Amino acid sequence: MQGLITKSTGSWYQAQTPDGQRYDCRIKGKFRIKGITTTNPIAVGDVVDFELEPEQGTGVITNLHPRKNYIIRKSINLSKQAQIIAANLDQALLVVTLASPRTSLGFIDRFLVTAEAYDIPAKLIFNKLDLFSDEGLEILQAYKAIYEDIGYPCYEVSALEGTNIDAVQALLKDNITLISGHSGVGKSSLINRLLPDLDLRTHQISEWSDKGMHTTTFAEMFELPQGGFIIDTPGIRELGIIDIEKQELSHFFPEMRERMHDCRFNNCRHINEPGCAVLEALENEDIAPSRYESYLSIYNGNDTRS
Ligand SMILES: Nc1nc2c(ncn2[C@@H]2O[C@H](COP(=O)(O)OP(=O)(O)OP(=O)(O)O)[C@@H](O)[C@H]2O)c(=O)[nH]1
Ligand SMILES: [Zn+2]
Repeated sequence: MQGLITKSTGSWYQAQTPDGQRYDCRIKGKFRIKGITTTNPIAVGDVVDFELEPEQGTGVITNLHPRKNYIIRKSINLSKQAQIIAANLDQALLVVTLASPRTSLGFIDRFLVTAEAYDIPAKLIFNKLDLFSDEGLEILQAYKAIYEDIGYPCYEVSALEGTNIDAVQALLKDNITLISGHSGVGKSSLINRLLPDLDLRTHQISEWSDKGMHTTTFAEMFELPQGGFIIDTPGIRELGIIDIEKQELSHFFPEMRERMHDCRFNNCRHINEPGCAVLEALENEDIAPSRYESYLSIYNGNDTRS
C-alpha cells in the first residue's frame, strides 16, 4: 500500500492512504539517503510503501519514494547529523507584519533565500491589515511591489477580522504548506481560522505522545477540510538554518540570478567588480536597495534574522 506520512514520533509513523485510511507504521531495516546523515530517515510529507501486518493492524514501511525537496534542522550536538523536518513541500508561507511586531526586511529576505535553497516556492502573507493606517497601507504597497516584482506572491489579510482568509484558503487547497513567521505575527490566529477544530489537534497530539513521543522529533501535518495539509511542528518557526556558500548566494536572489550571466567576470561577487550587471541594475533602481543590502548582510555573515 502507498501512504503519505502525516505524523512522526521518530519511531512511529502515521501513513495515510489515498482513500483517507490511517495506519500506524514502523520502519524495518535501514533507509539510506544520499548525501546526508539523518537521525530520522522518514519525515512528514514523505510518500512510502508499506505492508500491513494483519494481526496487529499496523504497518511496516518498506520503501521511500523520491522526494522533490525537504527541509532539515541541524542537530545541536556535534555528531553532524541532521534531522529532516518535512519533505515534499509545495510551498512555504511566511506570515509577516509591518507593526506590532514589525518584521524586518532582512528577516524576510533570509527566509526567502532559505526557501530558494531548499527549492520551495515561497509566498508572503501580510497580516494585521486591520491595524494599518493610510501611511501603513502605502508602505505595504511598496513592500508588495518589491516582492511581487521578483516572483513572490503577496497576500494581505487580517486573521482577527477574517479579511481575505478565503484567498489563503484557496492557496492551501490540495498543497502541503509550511507556515512560518516570528512570534506574535498571528500564525496561531491564522491557523485557527483555517483549522477551526483546534481542540481536536491538541487532543491528538497528547494521545500520540503515549507512543513514545520525543519532543524534538515529533512532527505532524494537519489536514485541511478542503484538502491539503499544513505543517506545524516545534522548532520550525524560524526556518533559516542552512549553510550557503558565499559564491552561491546570489543564485538564491531571483533578481540577481537573472542578471549575473551579464557580469563581466563569471566569478563576480557583485560587490565592487567592474562590469557587474547586478550593480548596474541596482544603480538603475531595477533591484531594490533593501534586497541588495540583505545580500551584502548575508554575504558578510551578519545575522539578519531579527
Ligand atoms: N489587530 C490584529 N491582531 C492580530 C491579528 N492576528 C493576530 N493578532 C494578535 O496578535 C497577537 C499574536 O497572535 P498569535 O496568533 O498568538 O501569534 P503567533 O504568531 O502564533 O505567535 P506565537 O504563538 O508566539 O508564535 C495576539 O494578541 C492576536 O490576537 C490581526 O489580524 N489583527
Ligand atoms: Zn556581478
